[in-house]
Amino acid sequence: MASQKSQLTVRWLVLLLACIMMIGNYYCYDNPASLHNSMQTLMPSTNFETYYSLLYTVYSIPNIVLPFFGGFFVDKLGAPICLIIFSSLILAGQIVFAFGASVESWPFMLMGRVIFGLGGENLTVAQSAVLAQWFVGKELALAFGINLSISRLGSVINNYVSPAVADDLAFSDFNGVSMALWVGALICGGSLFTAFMIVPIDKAATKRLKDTTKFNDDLTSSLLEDGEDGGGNNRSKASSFDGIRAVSAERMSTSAMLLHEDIDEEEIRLTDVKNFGVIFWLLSLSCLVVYGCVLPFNSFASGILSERNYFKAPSSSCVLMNPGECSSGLLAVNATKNPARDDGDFSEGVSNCPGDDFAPVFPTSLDSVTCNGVSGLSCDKSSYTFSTVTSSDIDCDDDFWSKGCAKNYCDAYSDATKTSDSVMSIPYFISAGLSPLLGFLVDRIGYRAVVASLAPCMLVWVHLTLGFESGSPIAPLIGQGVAYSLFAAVLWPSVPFSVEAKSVGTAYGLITAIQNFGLAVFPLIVSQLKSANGGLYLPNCEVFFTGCAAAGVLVGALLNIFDARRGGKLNSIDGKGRKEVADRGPPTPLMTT
Ligand SMILES: NCCCC[C@H](NC(=O)[C@@H](N)CCCCN)C(=O)O
Repeated sequence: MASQKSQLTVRWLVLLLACIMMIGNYYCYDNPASLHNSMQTLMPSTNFETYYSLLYTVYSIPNIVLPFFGGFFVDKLGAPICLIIFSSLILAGQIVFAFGASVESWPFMLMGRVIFGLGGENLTVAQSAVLAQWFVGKELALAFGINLSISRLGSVINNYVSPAVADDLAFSDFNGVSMALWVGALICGGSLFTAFMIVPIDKAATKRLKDTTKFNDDLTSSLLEDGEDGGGNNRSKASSFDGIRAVSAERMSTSAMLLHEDIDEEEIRLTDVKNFGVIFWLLSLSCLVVYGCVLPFNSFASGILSERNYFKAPSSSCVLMNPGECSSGLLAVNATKNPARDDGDFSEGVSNCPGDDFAPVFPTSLDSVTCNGVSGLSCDKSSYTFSTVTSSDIDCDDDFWSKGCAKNYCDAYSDATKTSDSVMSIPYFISAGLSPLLGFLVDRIGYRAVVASLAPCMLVWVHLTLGFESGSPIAPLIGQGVAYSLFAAVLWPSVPFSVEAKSVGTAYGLITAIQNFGLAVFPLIVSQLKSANGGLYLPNCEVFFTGCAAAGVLVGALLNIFDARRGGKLNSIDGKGRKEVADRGPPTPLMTT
């Protein structure tokens, strides 16, 4: 039934609805990232960063297991009904999250993200299964490409809309952050609505195709009986089949080889997983390591780019003109000549500090400095004492630092963050633009396994460049976007070619669960590497991402070897490969008369 759906024109409407349905998911997934600063202002706490990371952790951890069962339910209950269940969970999760922000409660916000996570990854699984049913054959990669492109637009739109809503749309009882999250809930409501629209379309198509298949079955049986009644010789059988063609040539063309392929009625078990072949497991491994240097990199990209390009550490010869100025009680407020500004070789008027793109220096120690008597300053603490000030001591949300002792530092930090945030959007912009085109090409030229190994090669170059060179990050980020788009264009459409049709949902669930293992664990590894390197990302974290990409190259090579041994399905255009063509054998007399 699945491949018959791919003959119906209504598939394009299903694709459109499936794309709109995913916008809510991608838009809301990155709500915390785009609202990070506003949330910190709304709910300041010493544990803010921990709570903030938990918003992502609680999303990912259950998804190390859940999508596997979600995928199984997709196969068992049918993908369309699962779209409604998972879209409802997303909406419910976002409502609880927004409510939590309205009442400024971390427990509610975290609970909301758990519920959102229960729906989020499973919705991707169900939606992949729906697209696989409707587009398997010659257009699957194109359908996935269009889908990813529109989904990623959701992420990009969120980056611009949510902070703007949070800044401009606060009402008396609703703070700006909660307003932005309620807008997300509204978008999720729209997604649920589109899920409801897909169900009747899918049901009607399934019924129509079942009726067609039954009609052809009945016609075939009755003509066979007629042929036998009329003497049963081969000649009369042949003319009977000529008759079948005349009556239902078009319907036969879509269903002739599929008469016995009604997967909906086959028994589906979780244990089917053990029949998944080596190609599926290699795809999963590839997904784990290659996505591991794409999505987690994106979460840290802002920090990495700041450290590498826009907020570089100044040399040790760059010092303050008066490093103890804050300590001596001369806390300058909005001064043109702030105490935390380097004046270089003061006698000669030469600066030892490089200037643009470097972090300004700040006081090295503070001894009981207070804000007392300084007007226009609202400081968090009554007095500040540090024998050694490090960058992690500086809280730019506290007026003491941002308007006083580290004004230049905080201003430059804010500028660097804005620049990094816009530059780090490059890979997702590229993915939104390129994915449909790449999908179209993959459907026409195949070479899925080849591309799955070339994309990580490009990622090796990207992360080596980011880790060990100091030039502009634009070229490597364009490379990251192209490699990511190429990889996604071949990975997801390859899954249906690696398992039986009845287990496609389970397969998508399992690969997503494996991917989420990486998405939950890799960020923890990156934070550990950063802490172990004195709070610096570079080069160690980039060495880690390079290692992931190199593993992707290796797995890609194995994928090509095993794919070639199994008939070259992944690298073929239609995903059938040489073996299946050979398996079909010579045309039967029945089909040739
Ligand atoms: N039809 C499958 C497309 C998957 C696209 C892929 N998504 C994922 O990998 C998700 N499991 C995780 C995305 C997190 C945001 N919701 C992608 O490239 O985004």
